[in-house]
Amino acid sequence: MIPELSNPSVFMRDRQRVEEIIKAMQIAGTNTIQVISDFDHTLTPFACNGKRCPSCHKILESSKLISEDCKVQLKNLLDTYYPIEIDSNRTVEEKLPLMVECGSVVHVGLQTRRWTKAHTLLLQQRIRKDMLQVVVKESDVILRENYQLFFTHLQEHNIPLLIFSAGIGDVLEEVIGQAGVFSPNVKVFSNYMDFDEAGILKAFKGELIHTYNKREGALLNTGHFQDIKSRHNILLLGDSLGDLSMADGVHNLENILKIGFLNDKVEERKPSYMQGYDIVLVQDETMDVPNAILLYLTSTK
Ligand SMILES: Nc1ccn([C@@H]2O[C@H](COP(=O)(O)O)[C@@H](O)[C@H]2O)c(=O)n1
Repeated sequence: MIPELSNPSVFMRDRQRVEEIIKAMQIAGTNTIQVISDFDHTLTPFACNGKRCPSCHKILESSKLISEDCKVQLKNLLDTYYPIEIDSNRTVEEKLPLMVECGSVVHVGLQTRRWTKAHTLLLQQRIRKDMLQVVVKESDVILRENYQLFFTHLQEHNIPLLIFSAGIGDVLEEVIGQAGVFSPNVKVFSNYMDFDEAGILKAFKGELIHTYNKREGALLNTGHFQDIKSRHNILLLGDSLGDLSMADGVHNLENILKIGFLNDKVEERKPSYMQGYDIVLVQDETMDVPNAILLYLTSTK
């Protein structure tokens, strides 16, 4: 049906079920489909140039806008919390209070550790809005191989793409803008920076989004929901177990196909990924499988 499903990087709990979902979505038609995707290490690869591809946070944190002392503190945070984020021996409930600690002063509380601490440190750095463009340009960030087909195909078929990210929205928008793929069908739901009149970072806006609280239901009162309320077939792309809930709350869901990139600690995490995702892509740095599925969904055969 789709030759790429036989690629060596592809693992499926139930191939027949996957094919049934894809067929049902193709029959329902392009105008019933929406795509919900995570960003860091999902639309970007895990590795680039032999190094870890930087996340939105990392782009900022390793830039010239951050003092050396602050970089050390941010690295300590990453070294403490990343192993917890990907630990397959802890439940999401166990991770929740710890993960939020990694972020912002406006989100303080037991729930706000990993994000809270990192955002608090960033707020002390007097980051200038007009420097974000330069920082992204000077970073190592790239999008996943063959990303162009993914974005242009969605645009050509007017399929909404919601990028749901626990990263930093301003940085993310700059990355996809510089790659030339921030088209009107793309909406970003993420943590956005708030700048003062002088263009200096003063806070992070709204409710904190972290790895384990992503739910499209959270968007019910946003403009985005109006655009997608008739789209009951979902292609979901993620790289963490937290991404599995990104479509929770979507009304009248008909079909959902969940594709997970398993990038790191493969052997210990594979069983839980196979359980949660319909398709698991192991150390696959390309968009080839999502692209092949998209081409099939928008075909009329
Ligand atoms: N201080 C932080 C907080 C988070 N991260 C990484 O960001 C990623 C979350 O963004 P998604 O687009 O994947 O939702 C996740 O990989 C965290 O590890 C960070 O680097 N620093």
